[in-house]
Amino acid sequence: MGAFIVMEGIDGAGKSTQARLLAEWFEEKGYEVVLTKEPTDTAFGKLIRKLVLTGGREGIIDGARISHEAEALLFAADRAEHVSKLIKPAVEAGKVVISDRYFYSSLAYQWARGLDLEWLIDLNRFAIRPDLVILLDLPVKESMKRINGRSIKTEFDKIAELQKKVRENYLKLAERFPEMRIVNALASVEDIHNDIVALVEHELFKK
Ligand SMILES: Nc1ncnc2c1ncn2[C@@H]1O[C@H](COP(=O)(O)OP(=O)(O)OP(=O)(O)O)[C@@H](O)[C@H]1O
Ligand SMILES: Cc1cn([C@H]2C[C@H](O)[C@@H](COP(=O)(O)O)O2)c(=O)[nH]c1=O
Repeated sequence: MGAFIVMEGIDGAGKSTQARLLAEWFEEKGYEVVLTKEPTDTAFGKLIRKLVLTGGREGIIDGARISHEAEALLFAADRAEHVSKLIKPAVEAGKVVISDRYFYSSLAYQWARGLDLEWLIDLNRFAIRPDLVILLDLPVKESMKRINGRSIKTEFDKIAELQKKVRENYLKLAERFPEMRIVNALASVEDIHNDIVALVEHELFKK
């Protein structure tokens, strides 16, 4: 059985933690798992980290920050490579692909940056739809506490106001995309994992 599962949520919602635990759960059941993320570690992902996700001079071209449209196009280019070279072949080979972020991140974040949602949806139309998207929903106050200890990664993703808009956007997207399921990310790591397993069993194994 090939399957494609995505973890989404604001910064610090617990996506990487839960993606790893879910990958281990599938592996214990004997599945071949591909654990991946966006932005990727490829040349496009590295370009995004350099041009978009750094608070320093790198994101500045000719004295001005790159435009939000250019940001959205870079994320989409990275995703196009991700889908065609890794996600699609792995699912077709019967593997379970778990991605930490996917095009829903572009919809939630780049929409919060003021871009048109329908344009963003069109731009990402090439991206195959996952079987299940787990939206880890967490109040921004808690997510800021969780990521507070990190070294300064970006100015881009550190602003609580932006994170609030992103959270609202995710909740609106969950009403539009039937593959999205909301999980309360305020619980303990173990309880959240159990909720996710219950969802996977219900949605993918129809238990
Ligand atoms: N349920 C939880 N309760 C308390 N702390 C948690 C919980 N889940 C994760 N954490 C901690 O919160 C921090 C952020 O978790 P994690 O890296 O998994 O989030 P993330 O959503 O992948 O973040 P980002 O989007 O910024 O990469 C980590 O220090 C992690 O150990
Ligand atoms: C895929 C994708 C990501 N982003 C933003 C969301 C986060 O602030 C960073 C990625 O940081 P992480 O710690 O690696 O999760 O990038 C975005 O704005 N648009 C996207 O499509």
